[in-house]
Amino acid sequence: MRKIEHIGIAVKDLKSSNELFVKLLGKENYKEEIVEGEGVKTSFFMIGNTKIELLEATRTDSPIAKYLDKKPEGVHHIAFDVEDIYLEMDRLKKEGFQILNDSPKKGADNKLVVFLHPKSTNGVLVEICQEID
Ligand SMILES: CC[C@H](C(=O)O)C(=O)SCCNC(=O)CCNC(=O)[C@H](O)C(C)(C)COP(=O)(O)OP(=O)(O)OC[C@H]1O[C@@H](n2cnc3c(N)ncnc32)[C@H](O)[C@@H]1OP(=O)(O)O
Ligand SMILES: [Co+2]
Repeated sequence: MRKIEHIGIAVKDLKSSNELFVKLLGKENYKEEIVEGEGVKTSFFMIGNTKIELLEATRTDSPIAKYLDKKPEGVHHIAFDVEDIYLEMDRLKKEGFQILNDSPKKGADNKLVVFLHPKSTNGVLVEICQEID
């Protein structure tokens, strides 16, 4: 793991949450991006060399929609940046972590991603990311 790539925050309304985080952080977001496969619309703020990722569900079957059906808005996951996601998947599997994806999938902001089940990570949904060159 090289660094925290982003902290994912589940929000009900991206527009109002964007306005709140602009005030909080004192800066504008640098991009918004829809990830069809996840049924999310994301908004990114750069803070030093890590990011805040705001996530709004675009579909009722989105993991974010399901999360917000049961839990309040707030920190949803922590994403770590790795050099080689395949090597990291092998290492994490050997360490006994439950990887939710058989292979990496396309994430937002030009990344390959996999997720670890929170049951195997002390209750924290963990995302592993590799920058796509
Ligand atoms: C990839 C695009 C973008 C990016 O960064 O590029 C994103 O980050 S997209 C983010 C949204 N996508 C995902 O979260 C994909 C991975 N998530 C999942 O596969 C599911 O959400 C899963 C498996 C974590 C939970 O789904 P499930 O249907 O099992 O929901 P349950 O409510 O039944 O939860 C089971 C169990 O897990 C606990 N849980 C659920 N979500 C979280 C969470 N975010 N953090 C911590 N714990 C979580 C939940 O409380 C249940 O525990 P229990 O003790 O049984 O109550
Ligand atoms: Co994320």
